[in-house]
Amino acid sequence: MTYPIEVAGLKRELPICKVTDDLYIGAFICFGDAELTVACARELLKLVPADSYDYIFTAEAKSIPLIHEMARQSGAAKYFIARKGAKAYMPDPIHVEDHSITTAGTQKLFLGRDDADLIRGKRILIMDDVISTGGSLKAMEALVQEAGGVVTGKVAVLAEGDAADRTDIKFLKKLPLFNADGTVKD
Ligand SMILES: O=P(O)(O)OC[C@H]1O[C@H](OP(=O)(O)OP(=O)(O)O)[C@H](O)[C@@H]1O
Ligand SMILES: Nc1ncnc2[nH]cnc12
Repeated sequence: MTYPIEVAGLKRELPICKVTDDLYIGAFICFGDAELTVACARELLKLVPADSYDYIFTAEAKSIPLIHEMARQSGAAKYFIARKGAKAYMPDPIHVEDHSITTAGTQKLFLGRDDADLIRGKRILIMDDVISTGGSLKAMEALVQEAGGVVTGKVAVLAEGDAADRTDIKFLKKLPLFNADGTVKD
């Protein structure tokens, strides 16, 4: 089963994947799709004025090519990626807890102290490929706040389910949630 969408001028068929017995998602995977990544980055950059933020920020993994392409197109030399595990090369990392529709249990988001120091006092645009429960977004906001940055915008390619009703985010397209038989959830 797939669900057709058109986003950033491109058509894709999203595979409908099980999350729980009665909750399915249309999996939007920009990762590995160069054409879609370039087009979505271009349209995401149009959602907020370039002078409203100093840096773009996201969490690994699927949004990494997207943030890189946004930086490349906008001429930004630096961007930030929160990691889902601490690495030996991350000095004195700060972390927050993260709950996402796609992952059972709790994840953590980490940021090295070196990145946190650069974020302090800066205006941050948070970007994600999909916002669904908002758990990942909330964790990213908490991490930026902990680093001393100020979130001045939140953008996503897709707002899934109830996220489409949020007024604090900007996005390119709504995406429904699905029942087990592939029909759209009310
Ligand atoms: O609003 P939420 O319910 O938090 O869902 C949205 C998050 O879920 C996906 O990430 P995923 O957990 O699949 O991680 P990945 O990018 O590392 O694959 C997506 O990229 C968002 O970050
Ligand atoms: N539909 C979706 N596709 C990919 N990642 C997601 N994270 C939350 N919803 C998602």
